[in-house]
Amino acid sequence: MRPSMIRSVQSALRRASSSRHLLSRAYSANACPERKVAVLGAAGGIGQPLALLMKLNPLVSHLSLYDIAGTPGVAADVSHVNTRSEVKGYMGEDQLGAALEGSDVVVIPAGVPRKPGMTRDDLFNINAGIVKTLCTAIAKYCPNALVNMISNPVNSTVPIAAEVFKKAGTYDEKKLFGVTTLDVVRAKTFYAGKAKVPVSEVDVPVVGGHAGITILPLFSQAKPLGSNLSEDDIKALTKRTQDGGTEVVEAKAGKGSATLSMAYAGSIFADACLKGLNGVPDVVECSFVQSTVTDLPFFASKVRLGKNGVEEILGLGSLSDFEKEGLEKLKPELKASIEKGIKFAHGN
Ligand SMILES: NC(=O)C1=CN([C@@H]2O[C@H](COP(=O)(O)OP(=O)(O)OC[C@H]3O[C@@H](n4cnc5c(N)ncnc54)[C@H](O)[C@@H]3O)[C@@H](O)[C@H]2O)C=CC1
Ligand SMILES: O=C([O-])CC(=O)C(=O)O
Repeated sequence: MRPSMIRSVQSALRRASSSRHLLSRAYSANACPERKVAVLGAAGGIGQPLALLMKLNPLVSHLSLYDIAGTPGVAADVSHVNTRSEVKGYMGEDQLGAALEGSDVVVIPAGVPRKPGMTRDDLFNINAGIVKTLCTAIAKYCPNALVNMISNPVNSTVPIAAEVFKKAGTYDEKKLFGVTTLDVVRAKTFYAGKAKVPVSEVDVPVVGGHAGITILPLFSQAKPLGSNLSEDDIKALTKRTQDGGTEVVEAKAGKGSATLSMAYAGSIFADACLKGLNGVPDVVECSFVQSTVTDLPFFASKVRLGKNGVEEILGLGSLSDFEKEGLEKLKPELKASIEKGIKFAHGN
């Protein structure tokens, strides 16, 4: 290697090590408030990689891992990672209260996943009961926590959670979120590939709900502009985003649904919630929340996160004719899924 090349490699290494130092100082335990994050369903396909990603998050001081089975092993494993948070595992319903107590954010990936040929709604019968039990405990042990609902069908489990909290007298619509971040992650990835733009720079809002046609990516608002996309390109990107979950379910051929990409998406959303709680300005993510953006009581759109959860629900912006049509088409299905959740919560 020539001396000039050696010098430039040495200076690059010096820069990297000093920025690592700055990063660790910026995120040192002293600089960040204590924050407890609980993951319910932590031993599952999503739960395990999500537990790892939350362990890597310097905003977390206490990581609580709950499941009905398998959490001691997951907690022991993750706890050896040399990052800020203290990890504790909890197993079985008699430990649920301790798992939840003092939580700032509760992430729920508990419940059964799809197999090929199933819709998310086919999971309702099992997952509705699981979500109801967990939310009843949240109302009792950490009523002020921000709840990130991952369990499907999200279009129904979020309304179930809202009704459980209302019944317990703890409902705060600013603190309940259906996690739709994976739809955004997919829309960004697929758009970047087609428009030939750097994926790290892409922004695409995804609105509506989290199942099939209720997932409505707004590619007319995608940034940055890249290669000119035809109407057919946009239709194909929309369909692929709507069917992204099914694409994974089929590829896994009976071994579950998206877990790794979902853990990534769940960690992005939980991180946004923590930043909002910590007062970081202008934290915006799409989420399925109680909303007046349309005539439906719950709807996913861009949401600004703050110290109390939802700070502002942003409107839809201007839509293309194709997106306007998609919006009208999704409403009856989304309405029925919301009503199904509310009815379940009242009847059980
Ligand atoms: N919102 C989204 O974008 C996505 C949602 N999902 C949903 O997430 C859920 C979990 O998926 P996977 O992790 O793949 O399933 P999995 O079966 O691998 O893991 C689920 C975990 O939940 C646990 N569990 C069951 N009942 C419980 C209870 N009462 N309390 C606590 N834990 C309980 C199980 O023991 C298991 O460890 C599914 O409903 C799936 O459809 C999956 C991907 C994306
Ligand atoms: O498709 C599923 O069943 C899991 C899910 O919600 C997704 O991957 O978007």
